[in-house]
Amino acid sequence: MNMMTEAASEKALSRKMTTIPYKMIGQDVSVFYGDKRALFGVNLKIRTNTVTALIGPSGCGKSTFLRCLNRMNDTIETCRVTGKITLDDQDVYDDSIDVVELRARVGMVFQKPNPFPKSIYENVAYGPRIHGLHRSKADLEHIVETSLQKAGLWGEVKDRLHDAGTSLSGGQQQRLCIARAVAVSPEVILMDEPCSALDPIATAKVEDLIHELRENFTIVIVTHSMQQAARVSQRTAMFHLGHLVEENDTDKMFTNPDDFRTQDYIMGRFG
Ligand SMILES: Nc1ncnc2c1ncn2[C@@H]1O[C@H](COP(=O)(O)OP(=O)(O)OP(=O)(O)O)[C@@H](O)[C@H]1O
Repeated sequence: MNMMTEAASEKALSRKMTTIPYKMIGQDVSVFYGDKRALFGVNLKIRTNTVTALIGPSGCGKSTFLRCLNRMNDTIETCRVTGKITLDDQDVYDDSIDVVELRARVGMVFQKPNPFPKSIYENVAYGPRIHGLHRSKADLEHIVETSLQKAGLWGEVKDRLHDAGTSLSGGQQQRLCIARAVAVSPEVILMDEPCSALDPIATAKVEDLIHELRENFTIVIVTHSMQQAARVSQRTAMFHLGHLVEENDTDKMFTNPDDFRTQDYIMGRFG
């Protein structure tokens, strides 16, 4: 092994050894909307550079848990969160946390593509601009291009960057929203049913993208589709009536789950 290769491999090894296996940890997380309790003491560890799927019947609390991870629930007046959620070792509900910065570190892609009423370029440039991530116009152009590339959209839009984001197809708009999330270099990307408004071809593109994004990002995805959870995730967490029933390797969840409720749900016996 030559010196360079040895140095590079040592660096990679030391990076591996210092990588925290869990990017986010929820401990005893409960959520209340006014008097109504939506989550009951959830303990869930989100693994680094892994896709974790949250599944379970409608109303079981998947989106509520997802929104706790970047404090999106703060925007709901009646909502109260108890317990502890950490990002690396930082308590995301600590008073010292800047929520805008937190949401740049833990980005979000919503169910319905929601591009800003601005050009394709501006949709992606907006975040880096407000977070001051560029030093020059060329820097910003570079961020926009690489983000669109990571979102698998560059080839389709490079000649029309100044068209409105809303002029794209639904699937393209969702990949634009992914590019927008990626542009601020988040560590975690939360996806709340990101394909539910997309046709099968656009869905396949977004699923392929999720595979690629996992190399650089930790992803948590809420999905109603068992097939999608099985295709895109390595870990799956099953919720039922506000409780975390089971979290396991996705392969195991779909072949030999530990809990009968998971078995019933994936067999389509309820939900
Ligand atoms: N803003 C809110 N105000 C009051 N109750 C809410 C609010 N959002 C969610 N809930 C309630 O919290 C519970 C969990 O809802 P949540 O949306 O997290 O479930 P979900 O598993 O994501 O459902 P779905 O799969 O249907 O999207 C439900 O009973 C829901 O009615």
